[in-house]
Amino acid sequence: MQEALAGVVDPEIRRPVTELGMVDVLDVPTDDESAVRLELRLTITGCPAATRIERDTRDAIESVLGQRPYELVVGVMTPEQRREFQERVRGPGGARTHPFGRDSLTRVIAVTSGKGGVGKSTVTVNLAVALAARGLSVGIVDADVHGYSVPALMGLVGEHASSDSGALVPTRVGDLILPPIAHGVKVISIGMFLDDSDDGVVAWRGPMLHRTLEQFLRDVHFGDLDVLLVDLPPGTGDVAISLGQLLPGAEVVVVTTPQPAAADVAVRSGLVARRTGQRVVGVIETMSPAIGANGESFALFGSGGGARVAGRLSADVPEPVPLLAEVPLSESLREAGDRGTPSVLSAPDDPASRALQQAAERLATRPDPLVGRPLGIRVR
Ligand SMILES: Nc1ncnc2c1ncn2[C@@H]1O[C@H](COP(=O)(O)OP(=O)(O)OP(=O)(O)O)[C@@H](O)[C@H]1O
Repeated sequence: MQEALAGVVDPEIRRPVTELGMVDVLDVPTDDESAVRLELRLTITGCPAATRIERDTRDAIESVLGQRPYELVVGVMTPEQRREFQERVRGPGGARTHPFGRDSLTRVIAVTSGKGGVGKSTVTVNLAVALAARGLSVGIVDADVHGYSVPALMGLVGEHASSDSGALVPTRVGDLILPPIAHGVKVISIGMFLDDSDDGVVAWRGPMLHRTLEQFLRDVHFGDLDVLLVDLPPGTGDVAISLGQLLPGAEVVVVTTPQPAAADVAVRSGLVARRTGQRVVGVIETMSPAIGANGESFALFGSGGGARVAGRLSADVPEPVPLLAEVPLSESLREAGDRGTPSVLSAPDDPASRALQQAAERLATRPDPLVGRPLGIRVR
């Protein structure tokens, strides 16, 4: 029975329920007529994960017992059991610092832009699902306080949503936050934490943003990630400094449109990131010229901004900053975002999707970022 139950995996934590102390066999009577009694302890009831865990547990039990009767008592953990659960998830002592410091094996890639509305979040989610589709374990922190669009772009809104922003609310066990998973990517967003008292136009000041980012990194259980993408608010202010302090090993991807006004601010955001100790690893131009059905070119925002940003960020550094991709204007990309199904998955042959795939591929296969860094030891 234990073996069958060990096959039941908590979909949010991705570990067997047996390891998480969620299930017990209470009584196996010796006569075959009497019911076997088991107990399933959930962190909370009523969430989609709870329904799935109960169904999978019943399937596992029935696969062993066949027609023999059983009774599964489904309940909620006591405070003491929740504490033990937290300990099991976090590891002994329950780490209280975030796991993405300099020695971490997770690549942290911050996505930044100078101006708002240039397509930074669209780039972030498509990179994330493209990297996840390559078999990597990927998470997103949406730290874009005013433009938290990641939940919608990943389809984490609607049916089960209960935050005021319409975004799905993550499961919490004490101060442990379990990020919802969409398209194989673990996602946490400021938009998931807004309630009645926040009308979505909170005046986020530097220290508040710093604390929120710190809390996300510390309390959200991402598990072992290969890549963590951080969707930053546009601009070159406090958040770049916070990021430098909290994630000193972060790599930075700068997103710009071809327009000179956007490109100039994008250069500044790259320079600020560099000044705070991060490494700019590439530029992605989006809303680039597109080719119409009759071969005509639409260059709504001009052309060449991405190459200009990459060129200027390459001056005075030993390693040139590459232009990773030019993502053309695409109605399909925009519609996929509106539907919550990132374009690299839902329309992989669209030229914009292909460009984003190319950017993900170049990021994933660039020279080993771990060379020269101390290896942290991680217990799996
Ligand atoms: N290449 C593109 N072609 C067509 N539409 C695009 C493209 N890139 C982004 N968009 C659209 O532009 C709008 C803004 O994109 P997005 O939200 O990704 O920008 P952002 O820079 O993250 O904005 P914010 O500053 O608000 O966070 C969205 O409606 C998105 O679908």
